[in-house]
Amino acid sequence: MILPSENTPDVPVVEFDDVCRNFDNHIALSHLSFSVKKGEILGIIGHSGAGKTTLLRCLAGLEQPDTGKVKIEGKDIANLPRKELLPLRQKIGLVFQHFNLISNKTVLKNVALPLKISGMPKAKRYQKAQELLNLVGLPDKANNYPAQLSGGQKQRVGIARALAADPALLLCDEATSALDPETTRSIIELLLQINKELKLTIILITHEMSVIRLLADRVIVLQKGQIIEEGAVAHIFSHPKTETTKQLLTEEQPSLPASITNLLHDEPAPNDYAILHVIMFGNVVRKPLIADLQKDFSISASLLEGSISHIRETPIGTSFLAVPAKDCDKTIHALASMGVETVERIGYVNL
Ligand SMILES: Nc1ncnc2c1ncn2[C@@H]1O[C@H](COP(=O)(O)OP(=O)(O)OP(=O)(O)O)[C@@H](O)[C@H]1O
Repeated sequence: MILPSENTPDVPVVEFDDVCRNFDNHIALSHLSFSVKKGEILGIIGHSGAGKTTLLRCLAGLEQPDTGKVKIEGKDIANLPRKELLPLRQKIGLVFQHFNLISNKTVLKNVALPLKISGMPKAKRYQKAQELLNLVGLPDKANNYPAQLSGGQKQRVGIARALAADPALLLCDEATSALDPETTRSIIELLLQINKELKLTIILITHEMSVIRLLADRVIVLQKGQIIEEGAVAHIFSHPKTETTKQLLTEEQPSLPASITNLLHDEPAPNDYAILHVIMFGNVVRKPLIADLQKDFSISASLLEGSISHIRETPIGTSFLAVPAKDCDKTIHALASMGVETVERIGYVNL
């Protein structure tokens, strides 16, 4: 049987307490503190060299912090006797970008391998491995070899293997980066299903912001081994504060064409238009806002740029509107009365 993880809900599954790790002159992690609750899905993002891999390696016990504590279910992994360290390591399932399956072993044996290492008898471990293959949607691939599977199927096997020892925590290191968008989507759905069914805590590192958007509850932005932004994905992605987060999100969010941004100025001239950056969440995204502005407030607004994305099931609309400068304040109030979350005037332009 596959068991949901069973730690006490009050103790964080993961806790970093003032962790530092240097390599020669490079700071990889600098006074890093955060915690992850049971059942939470945390995304970690940051530019290359920000410390993401070092963070994961410290968590997986593959790297020791120079100072500070890394706790799994309340236990500091650096100071445990070997006898207690092994069972604690088994509480962490690892999912890799390139699957890391053993090519000359069948799918069933790959999944059963962690159970073999932990000493489970053969019949029992094969039964459990088959249950895991059923869970990840590959009930009939037990006797295939990795080379006979597609990338998405290989990653499903990788996930089944990571779940074999009933982990409390799944660490996903760029788990979807080698997959096409459709397969990525199906792996995201599988991870969400596992998170729900097994109440499994998941930490994922990825450079794909779309994966964070669809999968994570919370996100941490790392820079030079420190947290520079942290919060609910919906909040951080719609109100990024730091340049780093804005850069990481650039490809995700619509922006004004340079032909307009180059003309923006701070004070309105006669016949200018105000440019408004409008962010909305939930059902308001589907309202005919431009038509309503005209009908109910006699404001003529033009859409310059816009897109709708989703954070989990919640739609988020981001757009840039141009309205006559004299109607700017009136438009901001009108949009607020329609339930629009954020309206920011970013300047004036003579269109
Ligand atoms: N084994 C090591 N020896 C020397 N320096 C290292 C080592 N591992 C990491 N570093 C340095 O520590 C810093 C953080 O590296 P890390 O690999 O954790 O970043 P990252 O965010 O995972 O980057 P990437 O996205 O490129 O994988 C970098 O400056 C890196 O050069």
